[in-house]
Amino acid sequence: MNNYSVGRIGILGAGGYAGRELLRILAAHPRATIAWATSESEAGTPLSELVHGATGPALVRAADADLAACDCVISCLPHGESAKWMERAHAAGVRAIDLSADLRVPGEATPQWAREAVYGLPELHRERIAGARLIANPGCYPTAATLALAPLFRRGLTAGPVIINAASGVSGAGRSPKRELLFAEVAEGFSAYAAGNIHRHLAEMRSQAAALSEGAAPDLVFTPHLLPVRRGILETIYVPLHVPLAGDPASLWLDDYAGEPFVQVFSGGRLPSLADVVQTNRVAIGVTAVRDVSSPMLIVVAAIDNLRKGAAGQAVQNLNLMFGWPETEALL
Ligand SMILES: NC(=O)C1=CN([C@@H]2O[C@H](COP(=O)(O)OP(=O)(O)OC[C@H]3O[C@@H](n4cnc5c(N)ncnc54)[C@H](OP(=O)(O)O)[C@@H]3O)[C@@H](O)[C@H]2O)C=CC1
Ligand SMILES: CC(=O)N[C@@H](CCC(=O)OP(=O)(O)O)C(=O)O
Repeated sequence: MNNYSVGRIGILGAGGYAGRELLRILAAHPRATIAWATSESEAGTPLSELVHGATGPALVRAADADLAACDCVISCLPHGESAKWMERAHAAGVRAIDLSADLRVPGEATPQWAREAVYGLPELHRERIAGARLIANPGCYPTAATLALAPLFRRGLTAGPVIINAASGVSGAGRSPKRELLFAEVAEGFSAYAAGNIHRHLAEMRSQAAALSEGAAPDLVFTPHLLPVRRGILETIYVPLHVPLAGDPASLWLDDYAGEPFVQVFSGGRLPSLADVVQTNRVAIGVTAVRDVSSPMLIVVAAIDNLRKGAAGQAVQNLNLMFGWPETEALL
């Protein structure tokens, strides 16, 4: 039974960037109340001091959180730390949404309880999310890449390696102190990292590409970059095609995403910028054919806010679906 009129939400890791964004969104949610929220360094701080307008008990340490006192636990804990809490929530019979990467790509060693996790990309898996007890909220880079590429993968149109060049704002790296993220290190710079297909998001992108593709999924080459803005991800994706597409290639995306409340498709070759999506739960997608090359190629550009559609906004979209609430509640 999915129809709760009100849901009590517990937030693990509310002191981080994703957790604060979640508190901000839920403060405007008419059906969600905060049962408890955790922070190790801010325990005892009133919620309203962390996020203006947030209501609920003061922050507690994770060890003091009463999992059973809520209807849904949302974890904004780091990878590695999150899974054990998700297992506890599952054992307590409480629904859960995990923002970390821990449950997104099951492997041979994944225990049975974790295999129940549904990959929480609503535009692709809406029906399964609505019936789920456990959600693996997608990664920020994979959210943009998968939504950008799904219309091509579904139709088997790609003819070779798909090259995904992505840039993320600094909040994508979390709030914990890291020397390489100091202002003087990143300001006015722009650099690639984890190049050569070594980023952990590749496994997630590949698993969604394989699920969408007829036959073998194309190779992906993924290079993330650090962009010195606070938030936002922009991905420029190069896609070799078997045959050129007739007319405006954006028509595929317009057809596939017609009626989607959080997908904005640009036509006529217009491409999105971060300004189109920052502070929203939307993905904005533009597409253009590449001229003067010997074999057909498209460029697809996708933009999201890493903390909204890439994390907390998507988590609330999943929460709304799980509880039978309007999918757009608190997100428009
Ligand atoms: N930032 C982003 O754009 C995105 C993040 N994510 C994922 O969401 C999760 C949160 O990310 P983000 O908010 O950026 O991370 P932050 O580092 O900003 O926040 C992490 C939170 O977890 C708490 N925490 C850290 N270690 C422990 C521990 N051992 N026990 C209990 N609590 C702990 C921190 O406590 P304290 O309050 O004391 O610091 C903080 O509240 C991560 O798994 C991340 O990969 C997913 C998509 C996008
Ligand atoms: C700029 C930056 O450092 N970004 C992070 C993405 C963090 C993130 O969102 O992690 P998950 O989606 O896997 O939870 C990174 O590349 O590791």
